[in-house]
Amino acid sequence: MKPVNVGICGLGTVGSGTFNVLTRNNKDINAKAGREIKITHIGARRTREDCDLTGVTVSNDIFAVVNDPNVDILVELIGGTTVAKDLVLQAVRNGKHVVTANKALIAEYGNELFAEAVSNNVTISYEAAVAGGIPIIRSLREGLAANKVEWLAGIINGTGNFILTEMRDKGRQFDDVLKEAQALGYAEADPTFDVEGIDAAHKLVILASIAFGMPLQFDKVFTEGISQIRPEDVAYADELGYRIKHLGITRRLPGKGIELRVHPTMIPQSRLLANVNGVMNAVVVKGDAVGPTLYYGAGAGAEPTASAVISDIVHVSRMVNSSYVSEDATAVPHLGYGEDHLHDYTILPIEEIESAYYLRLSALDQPGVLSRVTQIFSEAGISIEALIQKEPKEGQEHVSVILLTNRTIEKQVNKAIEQIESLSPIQGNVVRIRVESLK
Ligand SMILES: NC(=O)c1ccc[n+]([C@@H]2O[C@H](COP(=O)([O-])OP(=O)(O)OC[C@H]3O[C@@H](n4cnc5c(N)ncnc54)[C@H](O)[C@@H]3O)[C@@H](O)[C@H]2O)c1
Ligand SMILES: N[C@@H](CCO)C(=O)O
Ligand code: NA
Repeated sequence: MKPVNVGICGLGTVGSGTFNVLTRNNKDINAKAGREIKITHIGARRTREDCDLTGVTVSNDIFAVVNDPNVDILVELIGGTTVAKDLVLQAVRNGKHVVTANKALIAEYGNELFAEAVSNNVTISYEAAVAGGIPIIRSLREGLAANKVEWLAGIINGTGNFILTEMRDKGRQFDDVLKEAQALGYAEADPTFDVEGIDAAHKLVILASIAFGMPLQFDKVFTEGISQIRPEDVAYADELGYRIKHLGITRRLPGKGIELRVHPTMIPQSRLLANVNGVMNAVVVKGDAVGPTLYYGAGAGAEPTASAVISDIVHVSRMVNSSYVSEDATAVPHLGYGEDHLHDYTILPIEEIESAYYLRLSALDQPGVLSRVTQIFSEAGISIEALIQKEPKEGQEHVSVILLTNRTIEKQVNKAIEQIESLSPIQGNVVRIRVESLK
């Protein structure tokens, strides 16, 4: 049987990892794919000492790979959304299947790219785009096909989780840990994508589209990063039995719409997600039939990501080879639902989401302030679960007051916060962190 010829564009962290794992485990991988998988052509600006490219054609121009008639599967690992988009479109139009790790490309241009792939009877596979090595796309799309997904929540950025973990456990500085994440190959080319939540938003929108069967709508994701998290809130969360994690959350509120949000979140320490540390990622998916399920593994790094890239290469190799799928490369729809069955749900603006809240305010240590604050909440119909007033720090006349509210609509909390901030004994802005029980 003819081998499947693979062309790889981009020989950075993921490209080199993919080359090395495919080479190292080639015999087993071929046995699983049912045919020989050969890397025949690589597009790269420079070669690498850690990759033995003997016998492989290497081109400086990545378009030489996409226009190589002998390449069956084009693996896009250059990143970005400009050249990468042109490359993928060209591949699809040339009748090549595509494997990519590029979540920005899928989140922002997936609708267009998938449509083009379907009309060319090729497939675009993107398991590595979400949660690195965790097979979450395949689990959601195939393993959970029986379910109506109610919600999912996950730690889906390895760099961010690595930074939060190192800061909390070792008291390290933000910038210092970020530099280490970059050196380890975890961070995006522009690391603000990691720390400001954009990368997590790219991944969340992909997961949500598969979970609920809707077109990709990246511009509708509410996004807050980790750069504003303060050490005192990390410590207070601990005291209260919670941990702050940067989560992507999507939930269907029947009759209302879909929540789509990325932000620091306080979750009970007893939850498994609260104990996912370092570069590890984890996603909890709650299906109506199966109940809650949890997927855990390395969210970034050369070989964990290569694991997902190669699983896609094997998937495509089997599919094009299989007589019983009659060579229909689009048999598994890109977003799990048939292209004609995607639904335009309303994506709820952040003011309409439901959550509990941790609020920290700085108040003058004088009688009557707390009762004015609690009155504002009771008038807004928000019940308070816990209220703690900290001892004033030496030489300071303001004290920290911590409140935990019950679940409520965000706009109600916004109103209460606005009124609290306008009280004269309150100094500065109220710090707000959303709280989820993940039940
Ligand atoms: N690093 C990870 O852990 C990880 C995990 C999952 C997904 N991803 C995604 O994988 C993709 C690649 O990430 P990476 O970490 O390997 O990045 P990287 O910067 O290490 O590698 C990208 C490589 O592509 C090359 N490149 C870029 N444009 C090129 C062009 N026009 N011609 C030739 N070469 C070009 C660069 O020189 C570089 O060697 C990105 O989309 C990223 O979001 C990365
Ligand atoms: N920069 C990303 C790579 C994996 O997608 C992360 O840290 O999660
Ligand atoms: Na994955």
